[in-house]
Parts: sequence; structure tokens; C-alpha cells
Amino acid sequence: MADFYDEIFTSADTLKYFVKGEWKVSKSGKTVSNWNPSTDELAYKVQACTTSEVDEAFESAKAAQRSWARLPLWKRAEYLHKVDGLMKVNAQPMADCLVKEVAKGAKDSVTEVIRSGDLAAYTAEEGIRWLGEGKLLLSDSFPGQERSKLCLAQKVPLGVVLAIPPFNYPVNLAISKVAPALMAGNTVVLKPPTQGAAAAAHMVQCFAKAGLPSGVVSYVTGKGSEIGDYLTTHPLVNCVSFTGGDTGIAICRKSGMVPVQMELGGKDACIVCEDADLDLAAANIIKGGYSYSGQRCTAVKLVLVMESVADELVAKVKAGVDKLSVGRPEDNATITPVISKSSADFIEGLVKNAEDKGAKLLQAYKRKGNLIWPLLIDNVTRDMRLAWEEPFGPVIPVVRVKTIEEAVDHCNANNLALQGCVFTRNVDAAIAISDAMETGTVQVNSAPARGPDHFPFQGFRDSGMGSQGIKNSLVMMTKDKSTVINLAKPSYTMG
Ligand SMILES: NC(=O)c1ccc[n+]([C@@H]2O[C@H](COP(=O)([O-])OP(=O)(O)OC[C@H]3O[C@@H](n4cnc5c(N)ncnc54)[C@H](O)[C@@H]3O)[C@@H](O)[C@H]2O)c1
Repeated sequence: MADFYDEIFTSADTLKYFVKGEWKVSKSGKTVSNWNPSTDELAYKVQACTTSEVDEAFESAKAAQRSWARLPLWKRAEYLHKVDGLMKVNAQPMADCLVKEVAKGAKDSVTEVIRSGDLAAYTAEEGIRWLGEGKLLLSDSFPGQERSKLCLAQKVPLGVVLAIPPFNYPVNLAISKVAPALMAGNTVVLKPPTQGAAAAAHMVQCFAKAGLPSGVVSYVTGKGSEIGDYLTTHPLVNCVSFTGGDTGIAICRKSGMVPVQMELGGKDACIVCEDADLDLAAANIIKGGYSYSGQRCTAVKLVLVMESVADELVAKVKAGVDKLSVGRPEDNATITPVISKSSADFIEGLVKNAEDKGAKLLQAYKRKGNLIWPLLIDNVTRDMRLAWEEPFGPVIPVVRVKTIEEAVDHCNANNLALQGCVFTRNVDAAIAISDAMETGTVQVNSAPARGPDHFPFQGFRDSGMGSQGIKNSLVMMTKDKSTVINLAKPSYTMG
């Protein structure tokens, strides 16, 4: 019996693209390679789709959308439940791709796939409940009106959603767009990140094998820098859901009159107050800052600690950092090679800039290829790039502050404002600090985190636009539609 994933490959390492319910080879005759960040060897090749193949994906998505939207809600939910089941049964090959193409630890890779199946199932349930309820509005609540107009409001789909996820969660951040879009009655064109495209293709195969009608989901590949603009400005796009870096800001400027959902970079700050449980804070800084080598939008990327407790906190974090495992994703090391040479060079530049300006490196700087050993950098000051920029690597800067106001000012002065956290034993202080931090989410006594996936998730300023989280994505991927019944004469119930 053919393997579940056989048809997505043209050869052992080359993937096809997916359009009109079929896996195909591009007529361009070209592929785009992605590289194993651990070995610098070829990981996979994906099709370099042509603009007419992109057109075909959008046209088939548009053609399929009406009949998809006319399926009963419970049937759309049934498809998503099927996808959940298929992802779980066929999780391992998808997880293996994550290890190979984005250097994610083997266990965490399986967790990403399972969590993504769960997300599809939860979306089905949330969608059934929420989309299944409309509103009835009565005209006589507005001054001067009688009850002669009944407004029936419901949620209807936007049309074709373009989904663009980043490399660090190419399955989870793909399905967090695809599942709500489909549940709400939209069709989807998915453009995966090049690093992560193989795992995303495996996920798409689960949608294909669930029996989705032709055109409901397409998967097109190619260099973002080459087909990106063509995709995001395509006349058949009705919504862009993007997660990634500053590219998102440029997409917003170009995308015209379609709703955009943007989840962009973060400089997630951890404020540590004088009364904090320092063991708890240190444990969260280590786990929250260094897991997957800090390549998480919600990784702790800056510690702002009160001077009076800074020595003690720094010693505790340093002790933990010194024990972190460094090595191969296959061995579940916490610190694995970062995604690319250019990313490693960028991180190195931030470290050198801080060192040159007098910051104190608490471990020797060490790098081999894309592997950067974890670093805690103390006495970082506001004139250093590390105080403001997102390393997306295993490097955490510590800024010592004299007052909590200074810490909050630092957070609010940054254009990045995704998440943050505060450690204190005083609930009043926690609420006051959270209220003062102008950032999408503030965690109290825990590291920043995106999940659970049904919580609202949003960034302020340059960190994003719109809000994700399962319910919010359903909201975002629908629009209101009303039908007003005008009665010949007012009617009031029950006398
Ligand atoms: N806020 C969040 O929820 C969240 C979650 C994860 C990652 N991120 C952010 O993502 C960044 C890291 O991911 P990345 O390096 O993959 O980001 P990236 O911006 O380089 O790429 C994201 C996606 O955009 C595509 N792309 C590139 N150029 C394009 C163009 N011109 N038009 C359309 N698409 C284009 C890429 O191929 C990829 O699929 C970090 O800044 C991180 O903080 C944010």
C-alpha cells in the first residue's frame, strides 16, 4: 500500500505543489532548496511556482468557495475533525521534517503536530457554536422607532484567504490560519516559509486525504522575495493572514482594501520586581528565553530587573544557562542551530555591539556554523542594539533598572510590543504594571506564551494588527451580513 505521504514527493527530497486537489510539478522546471540548519546540507527542494500557477491556485480557490460556504457547518467541522485524526496518526514523518528543515527538537516537533491537530478540532467546535448563532435586533430600541423592522445579522465568509506562516512554527502557524478560514466558509491559498515547506506539505496532505473538495486548500511554493508581492497583491485575495517579521509591515502597505491579520516580531520583556519569587522568575527566563534557541515570537528577549535583586537573579539565571544542553535537534538539545547563517550572523552582530559598548557576557561567546551557545548578557544599556532589537536566538540581555516606571518606559519606548511578563508577589502591582505596559499580552508570574491556542493573541504597534486565537481568527475571517424584515405594521410579542 502506498505510503500516506508518497504522492507529495517527486523524489526523496523534492516536493510538489498542490492545486485543484492534485500534487503537481511546476512548469518552471525550477525548485527552491532549503537547507538543514544543523548540517548545512540540502534538506528539501520545493517547486518554484510560476505566476500562472499562482493564478490557477487563486482561481480554483475562488471557484470552490461558494459551494464550500454552502456546506452545512457540521460538515465543515467534520472535515476538520478528520484532519485532526489524520495528523495524529501520521504525525511522525511531519515531525521529522521539522527536525530536518528547522532544527526543532524531536520531541517538540511531535508536540507541534499534535497541538496543531488539536487546534483543528477545537476550531471545528468553536466554529459550530459561534457561527451557528446570529443576532436578531429590534428597531424599537432606537429613539422614535416602532417595532416594525427585524434585523437578522449573521457572519459570512470573506472569500479567499491567503495564509503565510513563518519558519519557526510552520505547521502550527499554518493551521491556525487555515482551520478558522475553512470553518468560516473561506477557501485558502497557503504559501509556506521555504524552511518549513516540507512539514507544511505534509500537513496539506492531511487536508487532501480528509477529502476536501478540489480548490478548497491550495499550497504554492517559491521564494517569498520573488512571488511574495504577486501573492499578497493578487486581485482574488480577500484576506491576508501573515505571521513573520518586518515583511508584514510592507505587506500591510501594499495590500489595499482587504482585511489583514498580522502577527509580527516581538521584544518580549520580563520585568522582575523586588518582591518577586526569584527562583520562579529565573526558571521562566531560562525556559521562556532559550527553548528552541530563542526562536519564538514569545521568547523572553529582554530582562528588566530591579537593581536591588539583580545580582541574585542574574546568578540564578546564569546557573541554569550553564546547564542547558547544546547540540542536535535529533537528541532533543535545548539549544540547536539557528535557522540560517544570516540569522546567526545577525545575532553575532548584536552580541558584538553590546560587548563593544561595555556589556558583560556571562559566558564566553561561542559559535560553530549556525550553532550559537546560549548567552546571558548583563549590564546592557539603552545605547546598545540588544536593548531594542529581537535577536531570535539564544541570547538574553539584562537591563538593570532603578524603578519599575523605568522598566515600563523601556517597554513602551520600543516599537515591538507583542508580549511581556512581570514577576511580583503583589497582585495590585501586577495589575498596575500590566495596565501600564502597552503591549498585546502581559503574563503574570510566567513567561510569555502564545498558547493555549484559544486565548486572544495580538501585538501592538509594529508587532501586529488584528488578533489571533481561535475565536478571534474566526471573527477576523468573517464579515457581518444583515437581512432586515420590514413589517407592514409594528408587532410586539406576548401583548
Ligand atoms: N507574532 C507572532 O505570532 C509570531 C509568531 C512566530 C514568529 N513571528 C516572527 O517571525 C519572525 C521569524 O520568522 P521568519 O524569519 O520566517 O519571518 P519572515 O518575515 O522572514 O517570513 C515569514 C513568511 O513571509 C514569507 N515572505 C518573505 N517575503 C515575502 C514577501 N515579499 N511577500 C510575502 N511573503 C513573504 C516567507 O517566505 C515566510 O513564509 C520573527 O520576527 C518572529 O518574531 C511572530
